[in-house]
Amino acid sequence: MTDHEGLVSAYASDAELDAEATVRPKRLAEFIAQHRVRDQLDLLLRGAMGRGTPPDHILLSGPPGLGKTTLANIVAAELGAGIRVTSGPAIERSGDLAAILTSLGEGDVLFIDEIHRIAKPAEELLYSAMEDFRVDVIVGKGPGATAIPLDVEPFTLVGATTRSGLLTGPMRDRFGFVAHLDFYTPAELDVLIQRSARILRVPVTEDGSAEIAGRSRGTPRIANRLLRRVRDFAEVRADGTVTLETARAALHVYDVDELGLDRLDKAVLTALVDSFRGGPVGLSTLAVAVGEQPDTVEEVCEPFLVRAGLLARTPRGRVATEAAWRHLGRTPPNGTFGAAMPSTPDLFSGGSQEV
Ligand SMILES: Nc1ncnc2c1ncn2[C@@H]1O[C@H](COP(=O)(O)OP(=O)(O)OP(=O)(O)O)[C@@H](O)[C@H]1O
Repeated sequence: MTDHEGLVSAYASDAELDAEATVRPKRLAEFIAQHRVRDQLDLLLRGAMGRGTPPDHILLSGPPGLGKTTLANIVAAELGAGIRVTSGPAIERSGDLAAILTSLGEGDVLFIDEIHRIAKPAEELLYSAMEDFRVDVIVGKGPGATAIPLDVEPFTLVGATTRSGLLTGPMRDRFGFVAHLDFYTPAELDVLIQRSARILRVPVTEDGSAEIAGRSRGTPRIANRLLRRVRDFAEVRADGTVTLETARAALHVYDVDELGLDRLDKAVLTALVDSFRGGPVGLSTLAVAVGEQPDTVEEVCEPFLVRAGLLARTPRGRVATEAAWRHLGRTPPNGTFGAAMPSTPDLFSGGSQEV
């Protein structure tokens, strides 16, 4: 996975996680939107609490920054349980995982982020822990190796993944509850921004909040980040209130346009349109043209550009759609790919795409 430091990246740096903690909802009732997932989780948790048993294991999938970590913490809070947090890449050896599992208290939640990246031997150990609350720890090597069975307290695994397609079948089958998080609509992000602004004590007007929401690429993490940047601008260059004008002026300074595209997104589209007449062009050629690594272009820029109806991936290469030409203020040539697409892309009608 590629990390990207940009203002509209859906990934967070470690430093940013601290800023996020302030506005992170603690209970299900505070979690905005995703009504279906919220309702289903509510039933699952209440049912289990009523029976006095831990709920089924929970798999949360969806692109980064939509609230998977937040929901994992909410599950523990609603259950009144402890939570242990780790991630697939952090569990290199099955012994690491055995140590975590055997230290869990009864009813605890174990949150494994990026669970699709867990090493194979650890994954197999997890199967028996999930199913029978038991792990076999192998001691020694070769013919003299022995398996020591260890009990694990009943627990609930919450797994999060941005790539549910990479999960193995046996792994997926062991989750009793699977939820997919979708991108948020601008109206939902508007509510979220107003909530964050209240917590951060930032005065924000309705149109100021709506302006930020429309540029946040359907992602709460980006919405909260843009709010923090616009707050800086409003405090330094205006009277501290986030208004339509301060939001527009601040996001102009930070190079985030009205669709939420940043400098790199626009460089990719501009190169496609101006240097390659709209394509098709291969990924590596396009990446060289904008001075970036191919995987940054592919994993950071393209998912949103595709979802926004501005770029298409075809077997012959990347192609700018008619909407892309228009967004850049250019007249599209006849026969442009996607000529039938709306000239104002509808970002939120197609559900989410995994990145
Ligand atoms: N539904 C929501 N209501 C309010 N705030 C939200 C919601 N979803 C996410 N957020 C906020 O957005 C930020 C990012 O959320 P979170 O860390 O849970 O995302 P994630 O899906 O786990 O991302 P990653 O895959 O990168 O770990 C947090 O500050 C969180 O508080």
